[in-house]
Amino acid sequence: MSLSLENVTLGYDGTVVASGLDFVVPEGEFTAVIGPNGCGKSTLLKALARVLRPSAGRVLLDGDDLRSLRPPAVARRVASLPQHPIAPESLRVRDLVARGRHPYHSLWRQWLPGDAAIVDAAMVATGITDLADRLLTDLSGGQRQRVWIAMVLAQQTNYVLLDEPTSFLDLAHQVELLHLCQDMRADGRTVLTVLHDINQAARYASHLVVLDRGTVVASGEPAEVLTTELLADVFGVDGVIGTDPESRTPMVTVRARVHPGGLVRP
Ligand SMILES: Nc1ncnc2c1ncn2[C@@H]1O[C@H](COP(=O)(O)OP(=O)(O)OP(=O)(O)O)[C@@H](O)[C@H]1O
Repeated sequence: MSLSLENVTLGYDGTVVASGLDFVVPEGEFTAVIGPNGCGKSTLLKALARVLRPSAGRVLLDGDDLRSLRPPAVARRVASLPQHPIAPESLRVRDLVARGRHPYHSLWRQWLPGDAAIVDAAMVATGITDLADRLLTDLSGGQRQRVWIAMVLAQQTNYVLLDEPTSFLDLAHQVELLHLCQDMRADGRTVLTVLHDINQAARYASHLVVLDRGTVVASGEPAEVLTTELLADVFGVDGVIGTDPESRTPMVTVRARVHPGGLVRP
């Protein structure tokens, strides 16, 4: 199994965000994509999810150009949750989670044996069983986010792409979501998420990819990737890298913002 970008140019209305980009999604890992605002993290995920068409180059899924595959064939292998998913009006929670099963249906077979159990399990895993009959529009931001994640789980794909999945979630649900990503990896799935919290990324993800101005500038295990130079060059901060006392993973403390003219206290 493989999902990759080959010499890809990505952008919007003639504005190039990334060009000549080669990238292979690290197979079997829980990868966190990190980088400053506007560096192209969401754009990268959109290309991998077949949402954004590259203006040059190819996105390859198991060797096939993503554009040559029908959307349900892609959706059986790649599930993605955008940064701002749009919920259809007057849809109930269980119905949205059940949409995760749509790629497996055809005109003749709309609901398969086993679908109900998969949908139930996804709702249990995300703690939304008691919300099943609620209207999506009546939920809080964090509750809604968990419903979308349940839909992605119900899709049962090898690749799971999540754009800032912890936004809107309180601390307990953030940790739960990050454990869920680790569990998906333990189940043999490949998870790629955009995360803004570097310490959460370093603690929970097995692999980090650092993006800067549309280019992958570092990739590897958190302890290899996170350096004081990287914090200064990519994130514009003067940081100290210590060790998380609990997980023994790298822990970043920011001392000041770095400006071209020198340090500025936060
Ligand atoms: N739909 C769009 N139309 C035009 N430009 C866009 C669109 N989406 C993103 N961009 C631009 O593309 C660049 C990369 O955006 P992208 O959303 O990929 O960044 P990001 O790294 O995910 O940022 P953030 O951390 O702020 O979410 C930015 O300059 C942004 O303004």
